[in-house]
Amino acid sequence: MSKIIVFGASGQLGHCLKKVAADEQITDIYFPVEGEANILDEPALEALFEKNKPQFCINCAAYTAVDKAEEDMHTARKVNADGAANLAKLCKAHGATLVHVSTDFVFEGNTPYPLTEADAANPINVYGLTKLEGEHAIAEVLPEHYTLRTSWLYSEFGNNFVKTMLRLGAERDELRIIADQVGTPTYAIDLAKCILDIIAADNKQYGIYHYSNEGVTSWYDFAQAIFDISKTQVKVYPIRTAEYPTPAIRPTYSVMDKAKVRSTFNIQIPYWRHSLETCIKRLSEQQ
Ligand SMILES: NC(=O)C1=CN([C@@H]2O[C@H](COP(=O)(O)OP(=O)(O)OC[C@H]3O[C@@H](n4cnc5c(N)ncnc54)[C@H](OP(=O)(O)O)[C@@H]3O)[C@@H](O)[C@H]2O)C=CC1
Ligand SMILES: Cc1cn([C@H]2C[C@H](O)[C@@H](COP(=O)(O)OP(=O)(O)O[C@H]3O[C@@H](C)C(=O)[C@@H](O)[C@H]3O)O2)c(=O)[nH]c1=O
Repeated sequence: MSKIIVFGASGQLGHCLKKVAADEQITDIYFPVEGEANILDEPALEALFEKNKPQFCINCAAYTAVDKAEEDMHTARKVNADGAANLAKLCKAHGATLVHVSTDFVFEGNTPYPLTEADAANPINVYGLTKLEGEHAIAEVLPEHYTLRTSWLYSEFGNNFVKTMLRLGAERDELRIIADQVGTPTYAIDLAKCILDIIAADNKQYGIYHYSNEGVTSWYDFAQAIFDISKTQVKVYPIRTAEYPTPAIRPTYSVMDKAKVRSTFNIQIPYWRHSLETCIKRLSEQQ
């Protein structure tokens, strides 16, 4: 038996949850291997629930390849919508609470102010659409869910923008980075802590919450900060979105308002650049 089961444990956020749980000496948490916890395999999920009788499930499993999703909507929808629905149904049947993770990409990205949970979603790419479908599928069957929308996740684990920049910065003399897409990076370790804090509080204030680090930046400024902190010598040119064509359109502005998560769970959110410094320090210690 385990109080908490983590789905998608082999991904970036899954690894961060493992690290934070170990650091905080949380032992009543189970990280099944993927074969045991395929969120599309309903009989296997049922067996896992029967065996572990979890009070909480954390869903980190997702199809996160934003550009690839444009030509593979079927698979993206299976994982992001049907998989989320499967977990919600099982949580309902077994009296468990679901902590689900969604994205800023559910928004169109055209507001002149930070987005609140009350703002209307209107995804502009397949990944965002399937993630929104996942949110809806959960809300339909399971009131007992905490859904955290986050943005621009990075960490020392898995693939992410910070690691890509550090690699490209070491390989190339110059880089061209989009400066007219604005949002907020999120250190996945901070998000993992927030998730475990919400579970510890379990104050039953269910629903959707926005969580990223504090502050606002563009991908260009984020890259500059990565090179500044890591002392990487590389010339970075700001470019417009049109100069870096990608299969998926991305929101122009996806800064989220975190007032609700801060006040409901009494959570302190670190400023994005401070967390970036921590992550880069940890990455350099690994070398
Ligand atoms: N990365 C980011 O920048 C952002 C992510 N998010 C959301 O945060 C969450 C965590 O993202 P992150 O950890 O970065 O993503 P990752 O892509 O690193 O991890 C996702 C994990 O889900 C697994 N997975 C895929 N399909 C299934 C399945 N059918 N059953 C079980 N596991 C499966 C993947 O396994 P495999 O690799 O073997 O397919 C992978 O380990 C996701 O919900 C994502 O949508 C939100 C905003 C930003
Ligand atoms: C590598 C590179 C990227 N870019 C731009 C493209 C894009 O607009 C931005 C980030 O690119 P990436 O492909 O790393 O990130 P992307 O996959 O768009 O990141 C998104 O992932 C999903 C899962 C989410 O939920 C979002 O919150 C967001 O984090 O940087 C450049 O301008 N120059 C470059 O050399």
